[in-house]
Amino acid sequence: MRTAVLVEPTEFELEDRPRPTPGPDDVLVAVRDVGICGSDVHYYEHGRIGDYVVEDPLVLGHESAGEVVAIGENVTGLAPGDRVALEPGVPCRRCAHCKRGDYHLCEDVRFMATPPHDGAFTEYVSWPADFAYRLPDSVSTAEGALCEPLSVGIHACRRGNVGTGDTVLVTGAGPIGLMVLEAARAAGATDVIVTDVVAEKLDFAAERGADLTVDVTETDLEAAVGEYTDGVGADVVVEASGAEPSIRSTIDAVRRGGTVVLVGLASEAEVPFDVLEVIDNEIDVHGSFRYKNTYDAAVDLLADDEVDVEGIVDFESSLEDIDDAFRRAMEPTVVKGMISLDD
Ligand SMILES: NC(=O)c1ccc[n+]([C@@H]2O[C@H](COP(=O)([O-])OP(=O)(O)OC[C@H]3O[C@@H](n4cnc5c(N)ncnc54)[C@H](O)[C@@H]3O)[C@@H](O)[C@H]2O)c1
Ligand SMILES: C[C@@H](O)[C@H](N)C(=O)O
Repeated sequence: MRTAVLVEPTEFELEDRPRPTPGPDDVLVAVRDVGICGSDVHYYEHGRIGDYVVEDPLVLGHESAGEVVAIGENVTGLAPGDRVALEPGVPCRRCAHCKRGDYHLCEDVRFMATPPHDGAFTEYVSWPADFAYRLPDSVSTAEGALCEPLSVGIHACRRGNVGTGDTVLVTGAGPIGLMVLEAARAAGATDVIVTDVVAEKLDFAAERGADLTVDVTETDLEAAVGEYTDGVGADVVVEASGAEPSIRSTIDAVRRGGTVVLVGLASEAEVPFDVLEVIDNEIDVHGSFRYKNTYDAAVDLLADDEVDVEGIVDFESSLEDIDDAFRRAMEPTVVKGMISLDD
């Protein structure tokens, strides 16, 4: 089967690899669509993300969906011909975190495209059937693949307890920020403010329904949010840029008693944070790491047309042109590239 393998930073090779055989609890999936995530691009460019280092050739891609072509002997509920979205992180199911239900915090998780685990830029993936979610006819495999970043958005909104009538500030209008925008709306937020430093990204967020956009290179965020909320501040701030100034600004833009959810990964682990403001204003600060139990919700939201994910896709490409696709994905105004495989 054709497989795009990252052999060196900035160098893919298209290899012919043997098709996997599904285990008793697995489904074999013919991959149809795989999104290019910022983390894929980071591994492509730098060969590492923090402590995760690409030491051996690696298959990238963890936003994937396709068609079931074979099932293991224990699998019920899925059959060849079903189209599925694949949740990319499979936990150990036995550790303390898994047992208390926080399977996304499992330290032995096998997460696609995180070294040393291969991802989905390939023709076939064998995957545990309970991490494969059937797509109704109305949901495309491209949408199925984008259940992954949508899941990051849903989990962040759950962490922030976003509710009906809330004003949510989303900092960063990349794919994650835009998925937070979708998830916040679906959770009942009536006002969503989006920031960025790139005008095109803000225009796009406005087209996608942001009520207010703020270019933080030109406008003071605290003042803009204050004006919009009659001096109260946002109920929930979801930080989705990873930029240090943006992380620090969350505390100034949230209302007293509000919630800050940190999703964006700062390039430095330590970011100065005004803890006296956090205490004095009783601000809840939550980390948000990947997601748990979001795929069913993501598929339902798509089936009910409650969210739009395909609209963030700028271009589609093929496994053969993956180098070119990654170079395009690095352009600052591009939001999302997809690799599509023929059926
Ligand atoms: N916690 C998690 O589970 C999780 C999951 C996926 C991604 N992430 C992280 O979330 C962040 C966003 O992911 P993405 O794929 O959308 O990244 P991205 O780089 O495509 O988007 C980030 C956006 O932030 C904007 N930005 C830069 N500086 C800013 C500033 N000072 N204020 C406001 N916006 C600013 C950029 O212009 C860009 O549009 C990244 O840090 C990524 O690593 C975290
Ligand atoms: C969650 C996923 O989208 C992210 N890129 C990660 O590897 O953690």
